[in-house]
Amino acid sequence: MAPQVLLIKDKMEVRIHECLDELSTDLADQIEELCEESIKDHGVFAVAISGGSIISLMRKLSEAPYKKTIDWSKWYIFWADERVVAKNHVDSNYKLAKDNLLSKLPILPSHVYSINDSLTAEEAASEYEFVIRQLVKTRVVNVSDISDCPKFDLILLEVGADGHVASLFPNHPVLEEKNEWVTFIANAPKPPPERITLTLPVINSAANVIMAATGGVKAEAVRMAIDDMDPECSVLPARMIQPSVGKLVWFLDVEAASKLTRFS
Ligand SMILES: O=C1O[C@H](COP(=O)(O)O)[C@@H](O)[C@H](O)[C@H]1O
Repeated sequence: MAPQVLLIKDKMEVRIHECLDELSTDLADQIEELCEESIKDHGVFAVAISGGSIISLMRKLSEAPYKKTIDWSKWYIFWADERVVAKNHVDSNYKLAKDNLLSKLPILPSHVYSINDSLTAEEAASEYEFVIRQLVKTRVVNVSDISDCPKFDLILLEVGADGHVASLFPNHPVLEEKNEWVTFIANAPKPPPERITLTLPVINSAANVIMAATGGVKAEAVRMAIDDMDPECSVLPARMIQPSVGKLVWFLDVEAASKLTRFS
């Protein structure tokens, strides 16, 4: 069944699905389309992924027809955030993506830029920013047209029930970070406490951002991010994701969309 599609302003689209399997197919179609556009435009597809259930929503990419039709050799993988744990730890976003998605895709291992797990949070954040800066210099990662930020071709985010995205948590000073591309926090309200994250200016400089949320537990965060005019909602991290030039598409199931007034 076709999704219900809401268009909010020119740069934001909300796609609501009754069935998770159809949501996953729609998400894979959208990613394939963005990948083709990026490769046609500048020869590569630089994607930052997150942890959480978005990895399982991306599962169709490892199935037919996508596994054969997508040009995986042009993909470069980054993380929007990582938890400061070993790469084989159950809380590692790298492990989640590797076990459930990347190990099933023919992406070149040298194109996978995971965050160093043998350093302190501060060191790993600064090393990751250095790596991204080198890739901006060689144009593997584009540069924003309006700032000096990197312009990832796509950043995929999963919204938490509290409205956090990546490791940008509500009311956390990390939301104020304007200069760094990558930063670290030591006191995340959701365990594990130490995390590394792309900052808001970098996420909002992406050419495309996809935000996903499924399940009734996320309905209130989704309402506050998309619908609510209450000024307090303007500081919700999920609502602060507003690409300056790029496009934002939400993928929701009916439960997560259930509190949106525009959704009947
Ligand atoms: O801690 C994190 O949470 C979010 C959302 O995850 P979920 O468990 O509520 O689905 C995730 O996107 C983020 O990358 C992660 O580190």
